[in-house]
Amino acid sequence: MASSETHRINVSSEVGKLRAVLIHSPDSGLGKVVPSKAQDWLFEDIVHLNTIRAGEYDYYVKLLLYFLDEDKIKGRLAHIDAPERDRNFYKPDHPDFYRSEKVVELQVLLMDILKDAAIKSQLVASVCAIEACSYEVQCRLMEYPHEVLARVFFSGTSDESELIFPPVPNFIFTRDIGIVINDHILLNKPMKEARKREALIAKYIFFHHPVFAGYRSNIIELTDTQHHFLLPNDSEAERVTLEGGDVMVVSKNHVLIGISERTNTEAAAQAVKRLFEKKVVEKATVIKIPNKRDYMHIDTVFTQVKENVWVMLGDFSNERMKGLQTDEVHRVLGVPTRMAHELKIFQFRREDPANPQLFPSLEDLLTDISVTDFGCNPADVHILLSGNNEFPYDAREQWTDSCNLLALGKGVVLGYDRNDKTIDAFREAGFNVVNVKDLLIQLEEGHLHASNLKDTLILMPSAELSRARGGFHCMSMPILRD
Ligand SMILES: NC(=[NH2+])NCCC[C@H](N)C(=O)O
Repeated sequence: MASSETHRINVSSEVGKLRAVLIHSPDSGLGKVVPSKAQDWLFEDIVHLNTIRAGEYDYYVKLLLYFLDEDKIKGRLAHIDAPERDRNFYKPDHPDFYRSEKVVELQVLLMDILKDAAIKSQLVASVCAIEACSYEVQCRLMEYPHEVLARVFFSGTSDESELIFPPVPNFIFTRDIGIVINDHILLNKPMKEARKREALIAKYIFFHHPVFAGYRSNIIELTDTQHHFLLPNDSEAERVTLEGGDVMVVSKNHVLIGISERTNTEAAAQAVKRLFEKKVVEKATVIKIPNKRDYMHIDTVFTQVKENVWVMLGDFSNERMKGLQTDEVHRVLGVPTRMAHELKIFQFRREDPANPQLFPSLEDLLTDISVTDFGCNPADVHILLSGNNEFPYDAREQWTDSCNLLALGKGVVLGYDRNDKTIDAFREAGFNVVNVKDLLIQLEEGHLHASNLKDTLILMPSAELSRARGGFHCMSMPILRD
């Protein structure tokens, strides 16, 4: 990568052709999660490192390269994956690493900035402060070469035998470290302790890596309020937390911000205020969803597939929110659904924030975005439902990220192969469904070109990845989209 050059940064859509994305391949820290810490580290299970890498994530890297930076991979698949190459193509600190300017590996950016002695010592001191390391450890870290230090910052270990501090296994979910909103970057303030080091490292990368040099004055950071500092007992109240899975830029002028388990009201309010002040967007819709582990961010309950197609959890549909699926007696009595109380949607406009428009259901909002922002005909809007809206597959498949898809372009999305009923919903809506392994063969043999794909759900292997509780929307931080 030409690391001395500023890249162009711009994201004003969830579905425009993806041109550059920030990712992080599973580092050895994922193989250090132990059962007793899994929940604290936000994993629901322990994962098998080799399988999550070679059997799953590597396919994601190959596919991204095929779509974003074809020259790095086309015609080389057999060579890259030959057993004697030992996956070197996928190892950020190996000379054979793919090093792309379009599929940007976070670990490479970290290694780059650590070459600067001043940044290295600031970052070492900061990490040691939040991890409460001894001064002796701090001095030892300063001795490590940049590539070893980068590895330690991710995995917590330099030699795989001793943990200096815990790993940060959720760093594969690059969505949650920051969000590009047009040509601005909104940094995260994570709710969970397990993700603090990620935010710190991300901050240093965005402020110091030459790739982002042209955008330093466009970085937005949220801060805790002074009320928070003055509250007794480390109160959670008024603490400001925001994670990227709760922010979606649906069009040039319109951002969605969730209030969820991870993002609180104060953070959403600050973010909207700052984005309006800086004139980054004209419209900001705040979506308050129930505070629940299953729904940690709004991108776990819906994502956009193309202008007029979305995938969503059925609990938020019109029918269910208004109790229309029930019998007549229930309907007449108006037996309220729990969700109807817990979901709140406010759409603010920059010129008149005091008078937001309210939406009664998520389905109404998504339909409105398709119609108002994209000019679609209301009759053509399709909201596909998790598990094809069949009990209990709706909840089961949402839990394994059926609603958390990454669009490589309009209508071409990546999702987990395990969500059978949701896949049926895509088929019924006229989408092609293709397995990534078959697709890569077709791309490699030249029977198909990435840019020719239309309305396709690409199925990705998921047995291990889904245990980390995130899908491909979470595993991507788009930095440039058409
Ligand atoms: N944008 C997202 N939905 N990210 C999912 C993050 C999953 C991660 N294990 C966590 O709980 O933090």
